[in-house]
Formats: sequence, C-alpha cells, structure tokens
Amino acid sequence: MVGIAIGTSPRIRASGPCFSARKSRRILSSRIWVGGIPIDCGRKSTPLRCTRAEEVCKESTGACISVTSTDDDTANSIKVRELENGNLPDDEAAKQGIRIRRRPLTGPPTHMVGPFEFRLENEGNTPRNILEKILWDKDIEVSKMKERKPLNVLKKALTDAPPVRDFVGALRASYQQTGMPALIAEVKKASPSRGMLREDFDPVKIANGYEKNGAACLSVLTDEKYFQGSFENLEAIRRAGVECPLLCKEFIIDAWQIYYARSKGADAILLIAAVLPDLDIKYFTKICRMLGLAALVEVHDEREMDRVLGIDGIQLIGINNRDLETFEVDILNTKNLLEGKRGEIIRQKDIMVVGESGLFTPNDISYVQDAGVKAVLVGESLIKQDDPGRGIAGLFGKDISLRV
Ligand SMILES: O=P(O)(O)OC[C@@H](O)[C@@H](O)c1c[nH]c2ccccc12
Repeated sequence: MVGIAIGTSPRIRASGPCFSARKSRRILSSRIWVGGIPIDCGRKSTPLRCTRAEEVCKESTGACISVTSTDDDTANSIKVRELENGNLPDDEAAKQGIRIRRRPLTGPPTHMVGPFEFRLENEGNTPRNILEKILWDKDIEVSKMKERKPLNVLKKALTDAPPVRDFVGALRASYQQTGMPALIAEVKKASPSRGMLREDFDPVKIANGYEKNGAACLSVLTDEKYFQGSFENLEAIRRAGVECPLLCKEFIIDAWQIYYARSKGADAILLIAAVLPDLDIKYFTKICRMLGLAALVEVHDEREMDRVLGIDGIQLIGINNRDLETFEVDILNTKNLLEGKRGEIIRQKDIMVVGESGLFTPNDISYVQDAGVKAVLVGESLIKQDDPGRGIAGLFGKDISLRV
C-alpha cells in the first residue's frame, strides 16, 4: 500500500519508485529499484513519470514531483496503481495503438554506484527505435529545463513574449490567394534520417528568404541533439522581424514545453499522435487555445487519423509521409488517409490538412493537393538549395509570392 501526501505535508512515501520532498516541493532525492536492487539517483531529480493528474498539480505548483491527494478517491487509487505497477500510462497508450514508450520502464541503463558506472541494459531500458530514443532523451532534457525554470516562473515570462500570430489564418489566406497549398517552410539544419542538410546555416537569412518568396508560415526545428536546432533560432527569427507565424517544431511530451515555446515566440506547436495518447492531445490543445497558439496534430496512419478525428476542436492535421519509427517516406500516405469517410469528416469539420515530408517537385505538390491538402510542410527539398527561398518557385513550378 502506498501513502502519499500533498499540500503542506513534507513527506511522500511510496512503494516501488520512492520520492522524497520537502515543503518547497522540490525533489531532494529519488531511489529506484532495478531488479530488486535499490539505486539512489542523487539529489537532482531523475525523470519522473508524469501523468495527467500530476501535470495539473505541476500547473499550479510549478514543481515536478509525483504527488496526489490523500483522499481515498478514484483518482488516488488510479495514482496508487500507477506507482505500484509503474507503467499504467504506457498501458493506456498501448490501447490506443501507441507503440512508443515515453520513458525507459526500468530506468536509464547507466547508474553510478560509488565511483563506478554500471550499464544494465535490458528490454525495458533499451529504446526500440529512433523515435523512442529521441523521446527518452527529451524527457530528461525537459525535466532539467523545468528545474531551472519552473512553470510559475515561466508563466510570468509570457507577458514579455511577442504577440501571437494567427497561424491557421495565414495558411487559409495564402491558399485562397494563390490557389496552391499554403507553404510552411522549414528551417532545418540536420535530421536523424538525412544527416546534415546544410552546413552554412544562417536561420534568420533562410527565414527571410522563405518569407520573401511566398511562404505562409515557417517551421523552426528546436531540438538540438537530433536536428541541430535551437530555441535561440526561433527567438532570433521572431526578433529579426519575420512576419510569418512560426511553428515550434519540437517533440512535445509535457505541458511545460508549450508555455516555453510561447515564451520564445512560437505561434504554433506540433503534437505527434504516434507519441501522445488522446488525453494528452486534448489537454495540450486546451492549453494551446488558452495561449492563442495553433496546434498542428500530426498523424501517420489510419488509426492515428481516426483517433484525432474523434477529438473535438482540432483545426489543423498534418499527415506525415515519413514514418518516424522507420524513416520510410511515401507520399501515397497523404492520399490514402484522405480517402473516403475520413476525407468527408475532414471537410465537414472544416479541418485544414497539411501534407508533410518528402515533397520535392511540382508533381508532388499537385499530387497532395489533389488528395485534399490545403497546406504543405517542406524542409529538405528547400533547405538543400543554394538559395532556399528561391527554391520555392522551383518546388511549386511557379512564383507563389504575392508580397511586393
Ligand atoms: O524535410 P522534409 O522531408 O521536407 O520534412 C519536413 C517535415 O515534414 C519533417 O521535418 C517533420 C515532420 N514531422 C516531424 C516531426 C519531428 C521532426 C521533423 C518532422
């Protein structure tokens, strides 16, 4: 049985993962059990399992700890079960067809015991594919960032953020004016699937070139480790006076990241259905609405599309032609997912669909347009050109810039 305390109580007791905290609700130490062996993880917090209830708690406390009510209510008993078996969120995700595990089930493979580093690799702590690896690293990165800037501090910084721009409005306006899919042009230096895309990478220059040549919106990669992007790039582009609304291209797994993106000038964020269960998508889109941000909800297969179509209030769906687990690209995917009943629902709901990835030629653009997309997200084929901005006319087969 697990005893958990909240509010002014200083102690949290748990069987299984064990956390202790003091009044400030900052983690002092954590101990995990690996195969029955207790391992102290030191004073700094290791990534903790964060569930919906905790996100809500963190929203108000700005702290990252695993707490819940002492009341013996339903929420509490769910929480207790989570702590006991340690993998309820993944079970929930699995029911929705999500194969990606958000964190190593048995903790990270490396542990320090005294001066020695031990690597205990097993099925539960070895990522099964690149997407899983990215997310496990992201989880650690985000918990460190949150320690440095808790949510309550971050929220205050929002007042200094540049005003939000209408991302969906800009896409719709461009589509209407040009009769071609609106372009979200991506500022992307490298990717795990394609390696280095552009050595001489000047994000502001590239962004200006895109804007001048007819992009409706821009997408800026902010992940450093795998895409060599950064939040500095996002901020710099906004500060340089680029008017196109900006999508923060990040692996969002925590509400905190949405506030952070906004504080850095984002007008839209990406939510990946292959990673996020429905509850997260609902919760994150709610936060987006609160902050005035657009959410581009990305799907890759029929099941993800059906899940997302079942969620109210989604305005923007991206169909990724690239499978993020295998990196296979097939633009047929866009067509398949828009056929029949799904296409009808999308039209009824007036959802704007964005065709993403693997678009290189005017033929590709008309192919996805015929399939029903009203916007496209393009990175590689533009960024690799000598002049990425001027590459736009080549991609569309005509000049789509209407700006003087
Ligand atoms: O460079 P491409 O093939 O034109 O793809 C752009 C964009 O679709 C791709 O970067 C992307 C789509 N969804 C993502 C999720 C995470 C990182 C990157 C992506």
